[in-house]
Amino acid sequence: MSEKRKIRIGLLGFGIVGQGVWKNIERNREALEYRLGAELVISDIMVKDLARKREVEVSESLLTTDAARVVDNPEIDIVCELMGGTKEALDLTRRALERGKIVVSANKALICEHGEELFRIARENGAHYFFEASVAGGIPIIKTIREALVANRFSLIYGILNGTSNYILTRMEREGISFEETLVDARRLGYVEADEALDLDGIDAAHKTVILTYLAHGKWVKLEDIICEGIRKITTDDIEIAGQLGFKIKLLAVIKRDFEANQLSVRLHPALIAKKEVIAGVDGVYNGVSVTGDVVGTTFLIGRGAGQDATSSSVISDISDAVFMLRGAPPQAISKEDEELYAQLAEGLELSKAEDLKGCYYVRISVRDEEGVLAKVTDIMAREHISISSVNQKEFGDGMATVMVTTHKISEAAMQSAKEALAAEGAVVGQPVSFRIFKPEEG
Ligand SMILES: NC(=O)c1ccc[n+]([C@@H]2O[C@H](COP(=O)([O-])OP(=O)(O)OC[C@H]3O[C@@H](n4cnc5c(N)ncnc54)[C@H](O)[C@@H]3O)[C@@H](O)[C@H]2O)c1
Ligand SMILES: N[C@@H](CCO)C(=O)O
Ligand code: NA
Repeated sequence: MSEKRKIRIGLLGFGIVGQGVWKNIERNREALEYRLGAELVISDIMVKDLARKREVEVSESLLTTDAARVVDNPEIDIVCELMGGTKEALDLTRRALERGKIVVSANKALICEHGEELFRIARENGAHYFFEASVAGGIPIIKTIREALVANRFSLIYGILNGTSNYILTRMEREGISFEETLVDARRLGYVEADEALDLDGIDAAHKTVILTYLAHGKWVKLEDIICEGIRKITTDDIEIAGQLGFKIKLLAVIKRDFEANQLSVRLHPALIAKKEVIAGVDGVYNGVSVTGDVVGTTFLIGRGAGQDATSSSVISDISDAVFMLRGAPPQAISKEDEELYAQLAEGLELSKAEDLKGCYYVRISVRDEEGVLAKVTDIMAREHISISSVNQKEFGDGMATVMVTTHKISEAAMQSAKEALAAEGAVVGQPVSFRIFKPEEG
């Protein structure tokens, strides 16, 4: 690799998210550094306990219990505040911003309560504060509102912003198991805040709602001024009855702006939502946000709202924005040299051939409605080693029928040969038509 600018990063806190940031920068270091045109060095990490055993092991020399080594260190360009809480995190964020550093944070509680002050300190000191991981984990909702949808005024934003409560509600609904039982698993998976009331009483989602409200409407609302109700009162019976009535129960954030009346409604509470709505299908630890803008219409974003990897994906995205800022180059301005280096990553990467594709198919065959025709169709398929998943037949009363077959996973070549053989069969009229069945988990 050529000489790249070295960007030094300090971490405050090395828990679930902090270690995720380390792990995922290492995982994709090569691609990331080509994309950014810079070398990323996590040089100093503030922890509480130096001797603690961690999932990610790093050289002892990087660890410190002294915050000054991160926030006051003139060699550190980017400070990631991943310690949580609103006291020490506030002091350290202030201090880093006052020193003109770029601070990246996942701390929604801190931003909700002190965002106004922290943004001001950043402005006054030529510093920057990035916080994509603070709302909806891995979903780029902050970037979407601030950048991608900048042309819009937002009449309605609603969504599921707390992964833990959505995970709990989903398991209660699907398995009929209790709130307490699912909470145990949510803890094990690292979704739950150290202070569980944040997740269970809706406070965490309300923090995120306040942040989105500011980004969309430029107004900091106070937590105590909005409706904030959590999921503790929801029972499996409520979920079952709602289901019978055609609803799901979700913990929903709603930010509604009436531009004519100049009114803003901000709230966070459980809501029954018709099952046909997209948001009703956002289950498990996933979050979903619907953003309606007066120019673009409605855009829906769905993704993982909590967990180590999804959250660190957003932290690394902010680190990357910070790097572009430090380099004075927008992301689109990749140098010729970087472009060439990036292309090297694709060396040996082959485009797979269409005939090598494997998948499931739906086939429609027009046939003469005569004895044994179905057997002929299935025989031809068997000869091509096509395993059939379902067969349906529709008769038209004019001596014609349509046979509709779905298959298990087969090769594209087998499908082509079967279609040729079917077309040549006397009882088949015209050319059979096939469509591929797409299963996201199989690609
Ligand atoms: N885990 C998630 O899914 C997730 C998702 C989005 C945002 N967040 C936010 O990210 C932040 C970190 O969350 P986490 O899940 O990694 O929590 P965590 O408890 O696993 O990690 C925080 C770490 O910071 C350390 N820490 C706290 N105070 C410290 C101090 N004074 N000195 C040194 N170390 C200190 C703790 O010892 C701990 O190891 C929080 O603000 C959280 O709300 C978490
Ligand atoms: N506890 C939070 C973490 C992500 O902010 C949640 O469940 O959504
Ligand atoms: Na996000």
